Amino acid sequence: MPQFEGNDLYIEQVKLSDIAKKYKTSTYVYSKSKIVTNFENYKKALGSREGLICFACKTNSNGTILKLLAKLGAGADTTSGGEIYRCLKADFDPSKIVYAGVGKTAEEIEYALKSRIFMFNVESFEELDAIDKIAAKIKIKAKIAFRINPHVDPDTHSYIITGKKGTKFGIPYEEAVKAYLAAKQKKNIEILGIHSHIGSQILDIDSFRLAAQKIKKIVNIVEKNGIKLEYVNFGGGLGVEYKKDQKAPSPKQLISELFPVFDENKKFIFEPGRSIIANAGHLLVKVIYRKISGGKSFLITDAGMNDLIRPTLYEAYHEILPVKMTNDKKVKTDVVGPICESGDFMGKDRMLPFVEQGGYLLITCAGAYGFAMSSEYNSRPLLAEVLVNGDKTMLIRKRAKYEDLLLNEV
Ligand SMILES: Cc1ncc(COP(=O)(O)O)c(C=O)c1O
Ligand SMILES: N[C@@H](CCCC[NH3+])C(=O)O
Repeated sequence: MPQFEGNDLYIEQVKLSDIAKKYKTSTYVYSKSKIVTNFENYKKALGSREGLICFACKTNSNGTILKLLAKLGAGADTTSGGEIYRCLKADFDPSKIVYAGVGKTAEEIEYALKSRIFMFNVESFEELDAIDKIAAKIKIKAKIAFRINPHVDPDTHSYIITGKKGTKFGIPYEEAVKAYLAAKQKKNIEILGIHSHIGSQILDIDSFRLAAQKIKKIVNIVEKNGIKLEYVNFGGGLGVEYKKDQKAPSPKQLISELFPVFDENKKFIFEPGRSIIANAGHLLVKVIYRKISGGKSFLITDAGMNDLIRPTLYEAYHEILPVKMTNDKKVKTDVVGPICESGDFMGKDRMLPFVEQGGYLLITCAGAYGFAMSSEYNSRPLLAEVLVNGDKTMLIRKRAKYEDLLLNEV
């Protein structure tokens, strides 16, 4: 996490106010050492068990960050042809790429097969048929796991629950065995394992344990039918501490809870996203105006909901820190963006010093689903991204220009 030294807020050994001056704002800023530590924690938790840690690149697909993780030995969890493309460009070994998603198109399936990815996490009977047909056409056998929806209901925002009955994800628990028996009949399909991803920002281990127990029952029945499941993939979902009073389980706690459910010879795959990159990245913004309106104080910043949509979309909480601490009295303030929508806020009713105009704030823990979900809404060019490594900084994405807004128009 960023920390204060004296009155200045730092990431690693670099003052955030210096980053703001050098790269302008708003800018996403990442700590390299935090990314490495977060990933290494998963590797350590896996220990000597055979398996893969596949970074869910939907959380953050910056090429430099992907390359860093690929170099550390990560695999990739992808959800579109575009993500597979990015991962290949970032030097991920294709044999460590897994591919989930309810709506894989024929073009994407063919691209994935030709790229020789590790396996598809198949989400429906219809998708199984499509993959089998395309695999036959191009004469490349498709390796698969089924994504099973185990019907558990973790305590998280309803928009990001994926393993509950009635959501669009995976094959319902009750139909799992039927799916494996169907796949066994397909000539162009090789069954490798079983997958489940129950949702995101989950802080209770119990939901994962419950899902694992249900998956284990399916594994038993499927294997009794002569189908060997070499890999068990638990997806991602481990939450992070956005608020001081939240307590996130460590990868070690999560993984050591799941290991005993399965035989020792099972290979594991995990697909963490948020728990690797969220607290390694932050959004550095400038206060354009401070104003009092209708008896309320507002800090209006140069970042809007187009740059970080999580507060708008999920009423997500991100702690906001001043980049320079002052002795000014703290006041209850809304931190908002410049977009023409009332839902354009970064934080409401925050106790903050009433930072001067031109001063900077840090919206913390924004490395996951931050830049990745940004858009050009209100014709606002996409932001710059900077990686901090010790006392050095490196631009890893240029700030887009007005001309870029028109790039693909004809
Ligand atoms: C299939 C799959 N795997 C992994 C993830 C990563 O989840 P998280 O960022 O919560 O770790 C997601 C996103 O929720 C997903 O859909
Ligand atoms: N975008 C969500 C998480 C979605 C998880 C993807 N399956 C968030 O910011 O919290």
